[in-house]
Amino acid sequence: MRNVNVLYGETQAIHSVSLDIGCNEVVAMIGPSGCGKSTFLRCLNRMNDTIEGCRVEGELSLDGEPIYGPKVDVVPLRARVGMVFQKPNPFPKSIYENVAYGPKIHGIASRRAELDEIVENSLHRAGLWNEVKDRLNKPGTGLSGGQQQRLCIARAIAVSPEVILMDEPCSALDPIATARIEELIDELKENYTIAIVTHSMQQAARVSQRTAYFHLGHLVEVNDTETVFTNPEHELTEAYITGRFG
Ligand SMILES: Nc1ncnc2c1ncn2[C@@H]1O[C@H](COP(=O)(O)OP(=O)(O)OP(=O)(O)O)[C@@H](O)[C@H]1O
Repeated sequence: MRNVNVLYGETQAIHSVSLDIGCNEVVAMIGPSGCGKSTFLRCLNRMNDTIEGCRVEGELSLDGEPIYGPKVDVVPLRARVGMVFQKPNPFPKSIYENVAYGPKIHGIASRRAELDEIVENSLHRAGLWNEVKDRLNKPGTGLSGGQQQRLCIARAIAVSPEVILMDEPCSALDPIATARIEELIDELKENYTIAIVTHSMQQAARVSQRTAYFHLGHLVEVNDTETVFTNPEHELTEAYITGRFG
C-alpha cells in the first residue's frame, strides 16, 4: 500500500498510509477507537466499495498487481483476500453449505467428491472438523459463538485465499474461544498472510510478528511487535501502549 487516503464524503479517515505486508506474515493493527484501523483493513479487499460515499485513493497492490482499477474484478479479489468479521456471521445454511458455498460459486469444485474434500480440509484447518463432522447438515447458526467464528474462518479458507483479513475476530468471544482462535492464527500463518485489527494489545503481542499503530487516520509507527511494545519509536505509541490514552 502506498500513500493510501480514504474519505467518507468530505471527511478524511485515512491520511497517506504506506505499508508493506509480507507473505505468511501476521500484522496487527492497533490504535484508539476511530483511528481508522477497520477502514484501512477494508481497503485491502475493497470492502469499502460497498460503503456509499467512501473513496479510496493511492496505490494498493497484491503480488505486484493493482487491486483498484476498472479492470479488476472484485469477486475473485475477495476470494484471494478473505475476511473474518467481528461478529461471527455464518450464512443461514448448513455447516457443510457454509463452507461449500464459496468453492461452488467460484467454480473451484464442481463434483461432490471434490467439494466434500474441500469442506473437510477447510474445517480441519479451522480446527473445527472433530466438533462438527457428525452434524455437517445442521445449521451453522446452531454452533457456539467460538465455533461459528471458526466456521467463518473455514469458509474463508475454502476458496484458497492468499490473505485473510480479521477485524476484531475475538471481540464477541469468551477467553477460551479467543485462545482457540489465537492458536488457529498461529497455525494459519504457515499458509496464509494475516492482517488483524484488534483492541487487545495482549492479543497483538501474542499473535503478530509486526504491529502497526494508527492514530487519527495516520500510521504512526510500524515495527516488529516486540519493539512496538517494549521500545516504541514514537511517543504517541508509547502513550497508547502504557494506557495514557485510548
Ligand atoms: N461508513 C462510514 N461513514 C462515515 N464515516 C465513517 C464510516 N465508517 C467509519 N467512519 C469514520 O471513519 C473514522 C475511522 O473509523 P474506523 O471504524 O475505521 O476506526 P477504527 O479504528 O476501526 O475504530 P474502532 O476501533 O472503534 O472500531 C471514524 O472517524 C469513523 O467515524
